[in-house]
Amino acid sequence: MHVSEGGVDIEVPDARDGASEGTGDDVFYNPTQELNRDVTVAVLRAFREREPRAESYLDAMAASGIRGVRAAAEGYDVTCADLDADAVELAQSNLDAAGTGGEAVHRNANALMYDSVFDVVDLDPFGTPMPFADPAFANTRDLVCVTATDTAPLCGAHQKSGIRKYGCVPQNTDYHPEMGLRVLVGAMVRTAARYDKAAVPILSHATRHYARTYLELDERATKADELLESTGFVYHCEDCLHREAEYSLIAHPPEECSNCGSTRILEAGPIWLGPISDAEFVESVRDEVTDDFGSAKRARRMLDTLAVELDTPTHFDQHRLCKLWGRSASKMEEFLDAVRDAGFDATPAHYHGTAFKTDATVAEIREATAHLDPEA
Ligand SMILES: C[S@@+](CC[C@H](N)C(=O)[O-])C[C@H]1O[C@@H](n2cnc3c(N)ncnc32)[C@H](O)[C@@H]1O
Repeated sequence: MHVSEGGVDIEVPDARDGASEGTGDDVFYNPTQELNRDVTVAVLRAFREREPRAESYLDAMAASGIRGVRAAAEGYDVTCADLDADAVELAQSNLDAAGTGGEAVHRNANALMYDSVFDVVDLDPFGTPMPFADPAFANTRDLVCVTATDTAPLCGAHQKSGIRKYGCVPQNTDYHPEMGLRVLVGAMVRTAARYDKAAVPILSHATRHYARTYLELDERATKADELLESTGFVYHCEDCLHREAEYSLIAHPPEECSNCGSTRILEAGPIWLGPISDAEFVESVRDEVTDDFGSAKRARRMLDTLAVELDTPTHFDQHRLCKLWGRSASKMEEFLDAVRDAGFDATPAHYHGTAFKTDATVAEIREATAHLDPEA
């Protein structure tokens, strides 16, 4: 079947609508990841402005080669790798048909990444990227792009699996997309630090199906030390949804919630507590989204939100709060204006329409918005 994405034409076996995991024998192609790939192309365009020496791009888990072909169309010197011989054949024929240059190789991505140095490496596996993280950070020069589709382990819904994969304790909270991203980024930062490198997240986003982060590499060990200072713990009250962050590699959980006195405190960490994106870079990526992207409208909306999203390590969900307080929900802008009018910062969060970030505590949000439903 023929697919056209971002002005690039490729052949794929069939489009399995809604597929998010590899099932069956066909070479994998997931149409629902188009936004992920569109943003990747915009990142590759913006990144070259930031780091002009970036030329080589490894599509480490290529499948049909759609990412590699799209990167090659942007002028990158592309290698597509896959363990599956049928995928390699298809990726090579897609590269050839596009006339962009580029080579598909039948290699285990881990062996290839240890053998060769690439400027940009893109990890897009089934499930967790952790089995590929070490060679990616050991050898890549400039940028590592990472998708994780194992959202249940990442956000703590499958906690034991999350602990095994990511070497930290994730917790299932009302801010699970944020938890997932911060578990993922934390694990990437720690992996890079093993090689005395700093992996700085310059753009990260999450949806129901996956988390995606772009990490710029800095070879200074002192910078890696600095980044580790932005990892730590979140303490979450299961009763009133109050949360606190502690920047430390050693946890000192409170015995009780400082807001409601409950002892039902969840402890998550060590996770990434610093910024998940660089606002200036996000804006430059947004400017690189072009109308030929199938997801142009959604990508621009998401990047606009991300560019101004606060750096707080957790987000709130207005509906969850209002349900807890026995109130009816308000329009999002009205709700956020009330929080701002009380002197706090508040921005929508890109995860979904009722998610927001603020520097106000749960008690301060409650007080600031009480007048919106005086009956409650
Ligand atoms: C989710 S698919 C990649 C999708 C593709 N990047 C896209 O955007 O459509 C994962 C691919 O990784 C390949 N794979 C799994 N383990 C691998 C390994 N160790 N080295 C290289 N490829 C691998 C699988 O054969 C599969 O084609």
